[in-house]
Amino acid sequence: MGICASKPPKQNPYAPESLEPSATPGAVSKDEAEGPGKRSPFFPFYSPSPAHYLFSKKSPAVRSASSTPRRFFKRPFPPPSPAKHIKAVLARRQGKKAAAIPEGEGEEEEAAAGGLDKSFGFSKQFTSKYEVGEEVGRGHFGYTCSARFKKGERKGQQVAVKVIPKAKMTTAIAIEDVRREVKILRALTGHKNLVQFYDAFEDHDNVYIVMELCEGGELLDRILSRGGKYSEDDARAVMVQILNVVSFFHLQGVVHRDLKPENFLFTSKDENSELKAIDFGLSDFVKPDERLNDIVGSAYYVSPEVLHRSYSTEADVWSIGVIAYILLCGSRPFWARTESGIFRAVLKADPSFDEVPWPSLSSEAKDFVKCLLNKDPRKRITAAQALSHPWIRGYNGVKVPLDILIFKLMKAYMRSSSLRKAALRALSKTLTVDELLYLKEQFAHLEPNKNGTITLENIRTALMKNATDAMKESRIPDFLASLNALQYRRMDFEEFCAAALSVHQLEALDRWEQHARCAYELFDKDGNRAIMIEELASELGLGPSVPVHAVLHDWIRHTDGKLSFLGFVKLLHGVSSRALAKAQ
Ligand SMILES: Nc1ncnc2c1ncn2[C@@H]1O[C@H](COP(=O)(O)OP(=O)(O)OP(=O)(O)O)[C@@H](O)[C@H]1O
Ligand SMILES: [Ca+2]
Ligand SMILES: [Ca+2]
Repeated sequence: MGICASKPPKQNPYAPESLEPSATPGAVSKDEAEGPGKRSPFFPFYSPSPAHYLFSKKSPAVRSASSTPRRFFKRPFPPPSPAKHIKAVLARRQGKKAAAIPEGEGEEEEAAAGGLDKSFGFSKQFTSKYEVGEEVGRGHFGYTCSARFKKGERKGQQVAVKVIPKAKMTTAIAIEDVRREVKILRALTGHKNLVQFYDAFEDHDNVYIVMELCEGGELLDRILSRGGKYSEDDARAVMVQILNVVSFFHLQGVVHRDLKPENFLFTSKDENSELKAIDFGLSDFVKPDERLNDIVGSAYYVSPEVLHRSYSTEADVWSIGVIAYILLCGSRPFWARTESGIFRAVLKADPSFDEVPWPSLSSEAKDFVKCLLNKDPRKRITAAQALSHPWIRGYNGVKVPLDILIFKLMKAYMRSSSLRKAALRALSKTLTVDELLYLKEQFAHLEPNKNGTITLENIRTALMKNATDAMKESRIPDFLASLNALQYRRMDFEEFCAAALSVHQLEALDRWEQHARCAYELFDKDGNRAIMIEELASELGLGPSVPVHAVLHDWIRHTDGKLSFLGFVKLLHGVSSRALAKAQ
């Protein structure tokens, strides 16, 4: 029996009666139904802290549980509180149709769980190596204790141990999730803003994940203890660390899927303590051109495309946007009393930037948050791009890391027709100095010799320099094969700009129309030419089933048979034949 397993269950911190929008009435999940017990002495939010008290008093949700959110139009969003996982996540883990079925109806799963293979191949020596201390935190799936090495070189050194009871793993998915949690943490460990992984163990009752002990508490606690919000400078310091580590995950082909202030810990109580990402319980590998479809995460932080069941790493950037919004104003951007209400807000509502303190914050800060919270994942900036956003750029020597996005865009570029390449080149000439900064930094990562050009080998080397085992799993090296066309030639910075610019992201800018018009004029001078509809169809790779004359009619300028402005903009997007067929 595991040492920690005998601890009495704590009162669940995720059911703060007044701050959380309760799930569907009567729907209490198993976690929430856990009995009362000892509260953690380390994490003030879980016991009534002054900040908690303050918010409870102010929270509109507290003043009248029966009021609709609409009544609080002036201040629609309550302050942050611990986030519950989406019910579907708990259901999938616990093998129930809904996470909130009444107690006693889970026996079937329990019985079935007997047939599940709960061996992980981890060492069984946990109790002989570590002496377990106090509980320091708790989530839905595990609880964390401090511990000390019993012997050896590190004797006495403190660590943290996340204990995941095997009894909670009632489905094959739950077991696989724990396997993956350890695999991903083991593969990624080493980044300075990621909790250091030491080892994993198991016994009959539990899995034990041994890692660095972070003594500074959760980011959520710190937000609350500061009265809800951060100054722009302090928020920036937090954001830089979050973006750094998340851009690293994304380059490795890992999507975290549960970014929230509870999953970032400070190493010490110090004001300037380093921040560390934790909890890969919902994380997954994602290939560069793959879309995931399972709905996972925590409701307040979930992105629209996760709800639409087609997403990739951009979903994490959305969650960072929610964290940034909370840091800067102390309220959640999307809020409702029920889970489905929150989802509706995420899909449809625009967060408010009109209320206090937004009018007094810098326009860069607002723009930064808006870029992260763009509902269209193709238009949303990446974590690496966010580090080159004017609100962050230049802060404390921030470096912009290599961005996986440029490889995806380069792949599309390499496969484009010569006409589209010419159009992209024209567009790249209209980029402003600000927009070019990011591309310059990306090019610099790929161009070690500073000779003005890059080769496929340079790209491979740059990627491998940052490679971890996770990259193999997410098949990023395989992805390089799609850039094979570069094998026999070099790419200069001008062409790189055309290849690595994102038309969708530029389209999100207010000045997009100007960009596009300007680019069309340039294209008209240099690249435009009389073109037959059939030729255009073949350039676009349209199949014989597409009625090209009907579809491409407007793409051609009738005065001289050259590409029209509309055709130019569509070409920039590299419209697929499916989209064209739909557009008829
Ligand atoms: N390395 C650590 N050092 C100190 N405390 C930690 C550490 N790792 C986890 N904790 C604490 O334990 C809590 C639970 O850990 P974790 O988030 O990994 O569990 P979980 O059950 O997967 O959570 P969730 O409900 O968010 O899925 C954390 O929120 C934190 O307070
Ligand atoms: Ca957690
Ligand atoms: Ca988790």
